Amino acid sequence: MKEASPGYRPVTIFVVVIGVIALVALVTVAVVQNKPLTQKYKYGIVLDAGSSHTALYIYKWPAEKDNNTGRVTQANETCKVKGPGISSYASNPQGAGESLRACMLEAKKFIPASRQEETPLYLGATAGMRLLNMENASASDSVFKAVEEALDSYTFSYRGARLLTGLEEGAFGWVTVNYLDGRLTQGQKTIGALDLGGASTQISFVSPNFDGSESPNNLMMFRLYGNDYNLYSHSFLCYGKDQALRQTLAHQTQSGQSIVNDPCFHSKYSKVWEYSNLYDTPCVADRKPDNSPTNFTLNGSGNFQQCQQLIKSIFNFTQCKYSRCSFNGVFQPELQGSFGAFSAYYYVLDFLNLADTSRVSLEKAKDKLKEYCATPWPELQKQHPKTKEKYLSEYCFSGTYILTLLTEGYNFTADTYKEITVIGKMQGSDAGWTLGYMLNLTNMIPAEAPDRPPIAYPSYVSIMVITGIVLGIVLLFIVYTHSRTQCSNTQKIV
Ligand SMILES: Nc1ccn([C@@H]2O[C@H](COP(=O)(O)OP(=O)(O)O)[C@@H](O)[C@H]2O)c(=O)n1
Ligand SMILES: [Ca+2]
Repeated sequence: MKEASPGYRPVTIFVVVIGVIALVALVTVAVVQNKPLTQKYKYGIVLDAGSSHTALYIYKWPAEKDNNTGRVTQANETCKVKGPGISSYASNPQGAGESLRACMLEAKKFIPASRQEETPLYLGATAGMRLLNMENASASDSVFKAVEEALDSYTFSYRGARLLTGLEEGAFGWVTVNYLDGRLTQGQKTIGALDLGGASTQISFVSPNFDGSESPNNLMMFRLYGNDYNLYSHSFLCYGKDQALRQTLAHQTQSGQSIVNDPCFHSKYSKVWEYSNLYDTPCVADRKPDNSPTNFTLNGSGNFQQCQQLIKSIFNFTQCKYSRCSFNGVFQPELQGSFGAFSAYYYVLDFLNLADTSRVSLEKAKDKLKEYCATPWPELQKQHPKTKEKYLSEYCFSGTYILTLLTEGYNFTADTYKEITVIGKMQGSDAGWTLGYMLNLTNMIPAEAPDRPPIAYPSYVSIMVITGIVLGIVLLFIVYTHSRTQCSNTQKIV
């Protein structure tokens, strides 16, 4: 007797073949889609020409997704230009251009050669150049010219060097922190931005009561990802920490004395200042006393409370033509929401271990600072042998200035102080105006929310995989039931 081989009907074979092809296709598509492609990036460079120094930032974003949301990040360790800010090169403009060389070469090494020509390069100057421009416009023009020539000589796509207005500086800092924190795409509540530089300081926040009608100069309007923002922003020129220090020194040398006992410096600290040097800035130039000696000696007395009193004297609270003011007659709406504080807020508060405002309350910060300021200078030097003397000697002043500016100047209270987060980096990018500036100039934040694909990518992959598995099970089931039928048929025949 001959055993019957199990014969499949052509229809079954067809179904199985089609099924297998579909399955292979599905799995292939899912795998290929899922495979991380060797990511291609585009780059952008911004030079922050601040009053104290210049820093170069490289940003990168996936090449295909210029307009995607929140995808631009800082690519390099910030390159710090050696030497002072470009505004210090008034008598040697060429030197300003040359000073940028080392960082520009680093950028050339960092960015793939094939991307360099399309990489936009910007330089933005802030308060140091604002002051130089006020003092000597032709000198600031020469510095800009020298810097432009230098930057234009590299392979990058040079897009200009310019002076930012205080409003822009404040507003782009606000864009940066909110972009990095992912608050812009869905129209979430934004956070305010506090930026402290050497020559100016900025405060920016959205307040529901502010539409600019009371003070149009403080209004920056943005439409980002389909949401409108009326941003309040103000930049106080001469209230960065270095110029604020000069203001306190000017206040103490009005009678042309040769010795100053300064409560913002540590006891046993002493430094000789030249009058001509101290008063060589538009922030205090018109207050230079007549008949002053060449020098004065600053002797520290290390007293936080007296230092705070001294700092208060550089704020003017007497006149305000608006419904409310911060200081110097500047309009400021009621503080709203949380704030991110960066640049020198971070450097100073981090050094003093006061940066974690959720743990260190305003009262605690004052107590700690009181103790810190009262530490004699030789002791402090022993504790911090590696910290540069200039920085170390000024932390008592800077810390006191920050607390005074926030509370007396901007009207933060013990409660609202807790709402301030001190930020160095956010998602790996430095907080500052540069990222917001580049995003704006390259149109990388669309006014309208970008169209989203009907299915988000991860859901798409999951659907493909699940469908594949179900299809496979169905196929197996068909094959199984079919072979059983065949088998029982065969038995019947037998
Ligand atoms: N590690 C650092 C770096 C800068 N700084 C200070 O941070 C400030 C930066 O100001 P900036 O150069 O951006 O000046 P602006 O043009 O923003 O006013 C300066 O007062 C520097 O001395 C600091 O305290 N610690
Ligand atoms: Ca700055």
